[in-house]
Amino acid sequence: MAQYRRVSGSVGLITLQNPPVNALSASVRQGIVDSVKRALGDQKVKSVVICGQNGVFCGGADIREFGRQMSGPPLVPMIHDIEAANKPVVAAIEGSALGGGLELALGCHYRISHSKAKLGLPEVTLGLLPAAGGTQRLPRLIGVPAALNLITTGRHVTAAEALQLGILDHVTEHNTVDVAVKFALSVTGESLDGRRISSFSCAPLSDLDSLFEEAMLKARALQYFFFAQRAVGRWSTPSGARWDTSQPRPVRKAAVIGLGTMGRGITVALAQAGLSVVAVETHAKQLMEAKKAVPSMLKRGAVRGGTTIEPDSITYSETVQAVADVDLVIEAVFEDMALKEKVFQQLSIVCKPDTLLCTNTSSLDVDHLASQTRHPELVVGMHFFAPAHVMKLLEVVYGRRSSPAAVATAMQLGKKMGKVSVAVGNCRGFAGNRMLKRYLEQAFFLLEEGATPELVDRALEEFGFPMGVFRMSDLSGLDVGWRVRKADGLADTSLTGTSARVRQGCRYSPLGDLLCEHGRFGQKTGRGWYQYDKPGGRVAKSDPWLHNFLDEYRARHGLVPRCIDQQEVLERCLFVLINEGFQILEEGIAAGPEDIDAIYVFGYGWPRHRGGPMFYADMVGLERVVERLERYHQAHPNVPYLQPSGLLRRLVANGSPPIHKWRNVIKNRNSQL
Ligand SMILES: CCCCCCCC/C=C\C/C=C/C(=O)SCCNC(=O)CCNC(=O)[C@H](O)C(C)(C)COP(=O)(O)OP(=O)(O)OC[C@H]1O[C@@H](n2cnc3c(N)ncnc32)[C@H](O)[C@@H]1OP(=O)(O)O
Repeated sequence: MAQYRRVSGSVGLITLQNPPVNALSASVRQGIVDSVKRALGDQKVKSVVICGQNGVFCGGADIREFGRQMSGPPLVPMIHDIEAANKPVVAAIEGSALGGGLELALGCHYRISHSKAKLGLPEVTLGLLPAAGGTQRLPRLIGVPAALNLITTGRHVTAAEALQLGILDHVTEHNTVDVAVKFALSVTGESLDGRRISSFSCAPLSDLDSLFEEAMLKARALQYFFFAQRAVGRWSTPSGARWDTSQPRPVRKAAVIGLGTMGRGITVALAQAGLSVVAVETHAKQLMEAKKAVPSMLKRGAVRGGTTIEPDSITYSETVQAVADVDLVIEAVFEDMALKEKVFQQLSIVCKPDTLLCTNTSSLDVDHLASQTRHPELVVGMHFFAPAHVMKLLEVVYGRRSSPAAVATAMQLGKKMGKVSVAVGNCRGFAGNRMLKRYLEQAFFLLEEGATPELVDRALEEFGFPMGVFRMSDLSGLDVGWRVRKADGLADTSLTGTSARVRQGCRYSPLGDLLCEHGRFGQKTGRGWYQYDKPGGRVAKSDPWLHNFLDEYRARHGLVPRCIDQQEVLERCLFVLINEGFQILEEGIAAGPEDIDAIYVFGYGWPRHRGGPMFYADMVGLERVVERLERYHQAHPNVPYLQPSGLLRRLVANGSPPIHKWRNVIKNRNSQL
């Protein structure tokens, strides 16, 4: 229903009342129609304010009524009558104005919102179109491109963005209804001619065709990705193991070895999937911390997901002996081969002979770890992404000797944990991190050549990544990559002259290593590629020190900075990553482009509406990718990864077939070998 009362002498105040979000149920719509009629017919009322009770304007159509017989007044004429009113109607928006709620506000002559409110047309997420005038009024108010974006993505925008877009007339930090009532008094008697959105004409657009083409591309990418996500479940390996012929083993009790950040997240994910978990940590202090952290992570997860967790589903232990009776172990100790070797040797002795032994390594050799055990066929990688209980992606890494049942079991367990599990072969960095390495290297090279972290990040964020490469590196910690480069013998900053920027005959940038030597590890130290207000601070600010450091570095190495545009940033960073993806397909590390795309969308923030890196290559055109890679390779001949991969060239030679036919080209080639 809706409550009606007169306030401040001449303002009719209509309050929507339908807990919890004042959705537009039949009785609310009836209440609005009756109240508007009353306000317009009352001589004493000169203007009207519409608001919602309990700090929420309106969550849209009442979803609880969907599928039931339609009753009560329909939305479209109701909103039309509000717009046609001859007294100003002001929407006072608090909390949310979503779907039909925003459409109602668009029918009002003015919109005033609290700064914390969220607005949007999320109908698309329910398989609907905004059917109460949203598709007509919003483009007339803010233009076709911005409206199309909100309608097709369903995203919620903040009051600040809505003000900037022109959806709102005013944003306040104060009591929104009070502000709206004052405002309504101030516009009493003013002409409403320019306030009825449906009478606005749509701003003409010269590039309407390209705009719709772009929207169609997005739709194609999203549809492709819908199927890609499902295709990864139908996994296969080069040795012939397949999803439909491999029998997973039952896993009821699992263990996690090492309770650092990753181990804790994995413990939570396993417990949330309903397994009994033995959580092992040999360092007493770390074990004590984990015993506190894990239950509160579980509690937060239960509140978010409305689930209940048996508190005694996790037992903690300081010794590996505690895992003697488990069905599966996930090792998550420090990323150090010698340490992991020891753990696998111990596990092989302690565990039942048929226990599956998994490693959460992000790059180390799964075959080597398998060789430390008595049953190498029962060893696979389960590469989680941080935070492990939240991130959707799981790379299941099969080794040379992993049995089909071992792969099937890890894949099925991933699914049970709510992950998108992708089976990949064993190589340095597997699929995701191997491609990421090329992307990071190019970003470093761009800095050497004259770019700034801000320029590179802006280009990537405008492309659709939630964070550019430098902000992302600051968040994950620069010391992580530094440790790997040191272990690989790359991070040697004592080298001078030309050898400082070359390793094993290839171009190398020591910029990341130098930053770490200055103690700049990213957000956690308050300094990295950006500066933060404090260690652990989250807001990245441009850092004059860093720019100075880059200037000095370039001068020291005789590098003359040049102007680099966003297109070059995107092509250098993304095409080299894509090229590595083709190499991975060629080597059979991933079975198909869908696997790589799922890895990138779910694990690395690749924008879903661009379908993933391999789909993007198909969209851009494979010839163009080859042409640009060749051009950059000519300019930088000592960067080997800019040379187009054999598979990419072969696909172009085969007339650039669409992405769903690439597997055939790969298969034909493999059958000829
Ligand atoms: C076959 C179908 C044919 C249908 C034909 C329909 C024609 C329609 C005509 C006109 C077009 C208009 C369409 C629409 O408006 S569609 C609805 C669009 N709105 C949304 O999608 C909003 C969904 N809600 C949210 O995003 C959030 O709930 C929130 C931001 C409003 C609040 O978030 P939060 O504070 O986190 O709370 P919860 O999400 O936990 O929700 C609390 C509570 O409220 C219930 N609820 C939320 N929205 C609605 C709603 N629109 N209708 C009914 N109930 C809603 C939610 O279920 C929770 O309930 P609880 O679990 O019982 O606590």
